[in-house]
Amino acid sequence: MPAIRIKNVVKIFGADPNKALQLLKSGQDKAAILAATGSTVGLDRVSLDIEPGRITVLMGLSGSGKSTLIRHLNRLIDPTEGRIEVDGDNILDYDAARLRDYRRRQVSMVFQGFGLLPHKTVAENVAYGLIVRGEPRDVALKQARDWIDRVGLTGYARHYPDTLSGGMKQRVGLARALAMDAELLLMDEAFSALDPLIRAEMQDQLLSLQSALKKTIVFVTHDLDEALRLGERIAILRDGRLVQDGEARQIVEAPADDYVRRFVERRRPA
Ligand SMILES: Nc1ncnc2c1ncn2[C@@H]1O[C@H](COP(=O)(O)OP(=O)(O)OP(=O)(O)O)[C@@H](O)[C@H]1O
Repeated sequence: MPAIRIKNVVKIFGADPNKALQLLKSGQDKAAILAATGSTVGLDRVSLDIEPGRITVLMGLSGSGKSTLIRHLNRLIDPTEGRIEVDGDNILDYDAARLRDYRRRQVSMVFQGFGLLPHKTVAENVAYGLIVRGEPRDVALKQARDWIDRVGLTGYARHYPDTLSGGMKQRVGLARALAMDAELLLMDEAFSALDPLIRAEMQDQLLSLQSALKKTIVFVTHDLDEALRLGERIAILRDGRLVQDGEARQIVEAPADDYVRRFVERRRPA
């Protein structure tokens, strides 16, 4: 069974999604629907199975729907139509209490902008979610220190975020997400703000942690090199549509259309 099954998900942004939905189903494209209704098609009938224990990368140009799709997986965004199943459960059926529990225990997210609390130390930031979840403070802080070591920040537990570099801040973000011990880890352009060298280090760090942790990771990037380095499976979006989904090798050797081919041709030489 896939860890996540995304079925025919449509997301329309705008005041009158029904009109836009109708036009979408009659075959109109995103630009025509925007012109006719003022609504934006964020996702157009996306179906995708995400396998457990692997890194799946969502890739595409700016505006292609990557963030919209990943945000459906923890219900920061709800679809206009479609289903999202996690371990066989339709998460769209969850009431507020079940959704809170899902977000505290089953899924965690690493953001591009780090999202650290400036007045808390590194250890307090990493422990924060555990404490909110009800773990005793001393237990949470001990777990936080273990994760701080595992992401390569030994010695920084008592530092404040503004004394850290961008790469170190993102290590804290990663430690905070991993400390929650959720099966599903969502990473939205998590390394995109970092310098190339630091970014490569973070990619290595993630791969090395993942070889032990075997979590289900969904990683959003607009960079094909990053996608190929991290992704065991790569799903490519264009204008809200899934245009190709396959292993890295398939994407490079057999791009599904010109859009994907342009990504492949623009790759930096290794
Ligand atoms: N809250 C919103 N209201 C209206 N339109 C939105 C909203 N969020 C996203 N969109 C639109 O949905 C489409 C997909 O946006 P999304 O942010 O998912 O793309 P993306 O691939 O993540 O791009 P980027 O790499 O720039 O973040 C875009 O056309 C965008 O303008």
